[in-house]
Amino acid sequence: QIELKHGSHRIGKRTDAVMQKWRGYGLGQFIHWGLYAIPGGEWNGKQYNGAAEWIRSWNGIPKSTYDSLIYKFNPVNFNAEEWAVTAKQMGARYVTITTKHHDGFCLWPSKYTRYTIANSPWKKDIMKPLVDAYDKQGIDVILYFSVMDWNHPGWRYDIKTKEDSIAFEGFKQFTRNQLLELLTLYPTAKGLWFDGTWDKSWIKQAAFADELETEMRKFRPGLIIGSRFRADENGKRHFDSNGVLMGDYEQGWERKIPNKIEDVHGNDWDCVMTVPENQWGYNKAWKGHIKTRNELLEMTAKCVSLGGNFVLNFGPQGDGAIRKEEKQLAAQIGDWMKTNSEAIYNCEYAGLEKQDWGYFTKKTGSDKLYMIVFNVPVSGALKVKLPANTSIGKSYLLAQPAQLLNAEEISGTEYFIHLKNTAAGNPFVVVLEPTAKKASGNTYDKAKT
Ligand SMILES: COc1ccc([C@H]2[C@H](O)[C@H](O)[C@H](C)N2C)cc1
Repeated sequence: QIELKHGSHRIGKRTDAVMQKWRGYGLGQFIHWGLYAIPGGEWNGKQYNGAAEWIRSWNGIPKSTYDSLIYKFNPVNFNAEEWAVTAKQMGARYVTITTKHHDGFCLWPSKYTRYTIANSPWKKDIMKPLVDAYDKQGIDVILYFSVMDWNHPGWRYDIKTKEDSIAFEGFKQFTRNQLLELLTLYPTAKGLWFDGTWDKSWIKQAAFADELETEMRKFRPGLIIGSRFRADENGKRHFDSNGVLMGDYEQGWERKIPNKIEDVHGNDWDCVMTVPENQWGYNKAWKGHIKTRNELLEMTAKCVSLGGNFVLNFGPQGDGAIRKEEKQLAAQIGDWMKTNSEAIYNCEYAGLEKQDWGYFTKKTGSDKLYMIVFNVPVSGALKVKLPANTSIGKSYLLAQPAQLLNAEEISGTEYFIHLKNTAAGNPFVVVLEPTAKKASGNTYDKAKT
């Protein structure tokens, strides 16, 4: 146990109601929107190979030319209501929205820089209509904030000289001012999703960042802050020098999903995922492998089965409209969620042995189990291993609760759930209502191995 002043300040999951609600969200939406959506990964007919929201870092565009995109930002097709309704139809329970990405362009009229929406042709606050529209749909809002800010003169990748440290002191105050400004302007926001905190300059600010996190939590009780905001005094990020999670949930699952429960170390976590391989901001070229509805549903089920949330990214176009491919996916996912969201919302890790047919989830606060089936075995029999002294009371398809399924006991705690028709073109959910096992002699002796 290493003595730490700026390590984690809590062991284990938060138990308050705000975090319990977060834990049960299951499915979320990420929105990446800003100046980068105007070029959309392309400049003068040449395609940028990186992620579209990183195009400013490409030597294919002079930095000042990128920065002057502010004078072109006029999203005439922006409609906050439409975005929020799209998310509602998808079944998202929360949304994480970029207030400021690495380029430093603020989607709110910040008092602390001129590089904001107020000095664009659009002029009006973008964040307020979005927060209000999502609140109206009952979708909780988390504010994405990039600490790294390529536009601010005080930003440094590392602190090497006296000049660096003077400049960075100003940058730290600017960052604090903007964060308190965001919490003041958008009081219904449930949390902050930090990014751009991997550079040495910020990692060296363990004390400052720790105090700022404490100040923000005091300013907004219940505020949810992930593991990516700050490093401890030894430069350890996400997990402090004693291996304890920093912040309220693990933010390391970016475009990747844990495979087994041990990988999440008993913490809350969410996985943020792009539809293409690695594009967060709008990219004109909808290229490479585009994840299908079934792939995204399986990712959602897998995350919830391991106690996390799945957050799917949307990159609206420069004109403010959501691209048709993303609208289609939202509708397709929502269509499935309409029938099956009971197996996703307010569910958690079931603690059962993983089977090949798919994923178990368990309703929080109940014994009800859900089998989210993606791979129907040729036998049509779905294996289930229950804990000792438990048997299957009732089993049925969530979509047809009146039709009970035959749960054949194979041995003490093993069952086969026999499906009637195995033609599954869609993932589906089997509900198991377990009961305490009647004390009956087990017909098979335990092998004496
Ligand atoms: C250095 O590699 C990075 C750094 C930051 C990112 C950013 C993306 O732009 C997006 O905002 C994602 C959530 N974030 C990690 C992606 C790759």
